[in-house]
Amino acid sequence: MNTRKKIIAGNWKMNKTVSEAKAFVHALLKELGDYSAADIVICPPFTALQAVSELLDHSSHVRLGAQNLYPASHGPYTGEISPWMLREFYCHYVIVGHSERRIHLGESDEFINKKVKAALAASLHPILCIGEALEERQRGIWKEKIGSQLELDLMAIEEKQVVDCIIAYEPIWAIGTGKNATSEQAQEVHFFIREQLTKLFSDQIAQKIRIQYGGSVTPHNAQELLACPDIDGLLIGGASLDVLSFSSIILNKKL
Ligand SMILES: O=C(CO)COP(=O)(O)O
Repeated sequence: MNTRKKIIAGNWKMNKTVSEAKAFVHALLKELGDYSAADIVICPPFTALQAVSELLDHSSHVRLGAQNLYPASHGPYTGEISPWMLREFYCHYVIVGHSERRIHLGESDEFINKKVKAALAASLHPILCIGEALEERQRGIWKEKIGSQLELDLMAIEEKQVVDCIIAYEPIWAIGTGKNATSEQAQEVHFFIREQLTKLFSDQIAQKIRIQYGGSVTPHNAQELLACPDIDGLLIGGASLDVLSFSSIILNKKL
């Protein structure tokens, strides 16, 4: 039995207006009551961070996360948001390296490494997303892909800092497809990720880092995934947009 506290995060992606976000948070806090068995994180779009932050009142069990940052403190980067701007809203977490940004916006491992470092320097916990494409799984090269992402995205980060990272294994073929990785497939990859973290850092560090699974998580498959020894939490897209489905995953309640 490990001592890693589970962490369940909702990535809202480009969904919810400010008023929708407020209604969601009101209802979620009511559903969760004083629940504290796992760390809960919600990652709204930038436009709703302030409103959600005020409702969470930074004493709540539910923490705030952002979906992205730019790796500089300020400057001529039109349309970008710095780590310090996120800190102002009491963000604790920030998603980095999501496959949607790698694919649609061409983010490289080198750039993602800068973002991980910038987040850590601002005392934000990066949720670093990694994962293979369908074609890479079919060709049997998922270990090469994930191994290389881990090595490049965590390059030159010190042991004492890397423990503040959360790794999210999100197979690209499972995101938004309704076809989740089975608990056996996910556990196999999570075990591999922990082995790689041992090689890159140390066993002691690897045992501390939490590894989430993401990709078509629903109230029906969440508990089986969470029961795996190396799955320390979930990063949930679609099913985090609805209070009942998100809270039933957290509270392990039947819908
Ligand atoms: O990309 C994801 C979370 O970051 C997963 O999205 P879905 O849960 O909608 O498949």
